[in-house]
Amino acid sequence: MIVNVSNLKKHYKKQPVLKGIDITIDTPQIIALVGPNGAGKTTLMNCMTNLLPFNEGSVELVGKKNTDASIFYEVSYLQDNRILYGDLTGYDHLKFICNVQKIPLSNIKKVTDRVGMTSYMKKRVRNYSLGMKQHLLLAMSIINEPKLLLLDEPLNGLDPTSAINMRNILLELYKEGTTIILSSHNLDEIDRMTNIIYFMKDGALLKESLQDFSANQYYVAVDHPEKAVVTLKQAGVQFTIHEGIIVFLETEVILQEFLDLMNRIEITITSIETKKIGAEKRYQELLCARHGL
Ligand SMILES: Nc1ncnc2c1ncn2[C@@H]1O[C@H](COP(=O)(O)OP(=O)(O)OP(=O)(O)O)[C@@H](O)[C@H]1O
Repeated sequence: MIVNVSNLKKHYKKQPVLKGIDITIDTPQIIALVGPNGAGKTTLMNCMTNLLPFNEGSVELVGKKNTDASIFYEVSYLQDNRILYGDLTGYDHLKFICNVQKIPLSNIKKVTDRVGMTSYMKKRVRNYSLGMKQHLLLAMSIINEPKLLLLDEPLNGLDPTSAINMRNILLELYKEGTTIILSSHNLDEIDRMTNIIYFMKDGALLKESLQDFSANQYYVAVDHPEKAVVTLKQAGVQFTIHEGIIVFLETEVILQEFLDLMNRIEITITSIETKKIGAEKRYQELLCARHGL
């Protein structure tokens, strides 16, 4: 068992923030936690890692209670950069973790090379940019090669190259057997990393596998849409029209069949675009439309 969160409840004074969260993970996965500001994502991660006490429920990570400090040999949590010490260098932070966790100091160079921060690891953190701090936080959270990695907004402040680098590192870790739970507001980046998404709203979780939503959607422009519409209706194809463009799912009719149908009535296709229903669309359906946001 990698994660077992059962009926986790947390409230601040009278405000309920987590309303009975259940999470079970048995095999390595990448899970994205998304939701509006204030939904409870950071609170959930803080409770899971025992940085915050909770009111009800239980949490086990890597087969142990989360109150057992030895979990941190196998669990890492990338928090925001307020945990860093401005007077210390990046190297100092990494050396401290190595000393506490009995990790060989030779791992420092390996991890800073991997993250791309070797050139400034001897600088004081107070002189780091936001992205440099994020690199250091990542290095600190992967130096112990964790079995479970929680990351709270890891892409915060990263330029596009660093974001791609971070994504590649996380995908490599996942392939090596690490389970990753990350919160992010960057839905495009999430789509590139995983299709297992936990949508969070008002302290409750809605678990979705976007595999069910991974069908291609075609947007086809034709020279005579009215004529095409008649033929598609006769053929019993489900479709919609958006600003003169015919939209249909590949599960409804495969593209070649559609092209054959159009060819038969001498319709010319002027453009074809393909889109997948990704995290952003699902986010809008679940968290915007339904709640009138
Ligand atoms: N120390 C605290 N005392 C009282 N209320 C708090 C405290 N920390 C968080 N909250 C409240 O708990 C709720 C959840 O906050 P949390 O930071 O977990 O949300 P989040 O989903 O991580 O938001 P964001 O996407 O903005 O980071 C919010 O309503 C917030 O105001």
